[in-house]
Amino acid sequence: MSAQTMSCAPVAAPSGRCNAHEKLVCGADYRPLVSGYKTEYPAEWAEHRICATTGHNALYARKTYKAGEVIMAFSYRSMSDYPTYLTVQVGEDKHIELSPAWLEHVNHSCEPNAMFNTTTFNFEALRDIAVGDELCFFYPSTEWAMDSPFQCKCGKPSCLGYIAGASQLTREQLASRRLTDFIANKLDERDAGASSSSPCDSSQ
Ligand SMILES: C[S@@+](CC[C@H](N)C(=O)[O-])C[C@H]1O[C@@H](n2cnc3c(N)ncnc32)[C@H](O)[C@@H]1O
Repeated sequence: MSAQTMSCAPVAAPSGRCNAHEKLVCGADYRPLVSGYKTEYPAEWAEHRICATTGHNALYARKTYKAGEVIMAFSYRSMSDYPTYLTVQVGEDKHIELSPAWLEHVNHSCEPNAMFNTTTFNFEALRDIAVGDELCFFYPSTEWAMDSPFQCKCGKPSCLGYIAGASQLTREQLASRRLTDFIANKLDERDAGASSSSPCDSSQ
């Protein structure tokens, strides 16, 4: 059976329902809904889906948004000086656990529709978002050096493949992507450092 033809069977979930509509046919997502999913509604605009077979999480929109609109303000439960696969970087050696915690379910995409603006602490729409769209952000937009790199499965035309943080990407790869002020500054520092370093001694 091809990934495209696997259907999402309803899952008995006390607090949820299964929307086995076309958009959710397995294979469309990088987190395949192999046999169905459970869903929860942590906010009036957000749907949290949990794959019944893999346990993978994702967050979907229940409202429409225009590009540039604030989806919600976020805060943090804790801050540490090291990253984990769940944290968002807000500064040098500053990594937060998001509040509300269910925002941790936002997956990465190389063509994201949202971002965590760590200057304003707003979760913002980068593009128009429709009801039922998965909410994704570009992890290197906030992360300089990721704790848990992964092979991206977003399947977008501009997919960068291995995602390990902005430090591992060229300015060209980051040029068309919205970055936090922190990451934009880090990039400037890195590239200024690279251009001011002394050229190789070619006399040997
Ligand atoms: C903060 S979690 C996001 C929610 C995650 N799907 C889960 O079930 O816990 C981040 C992890 O999700 C996975 N992930 C997120 N986006 C991905 C993508 N585009 N491709 C592959 N794995 C992804 C990676 O394992 C990553 O370390």
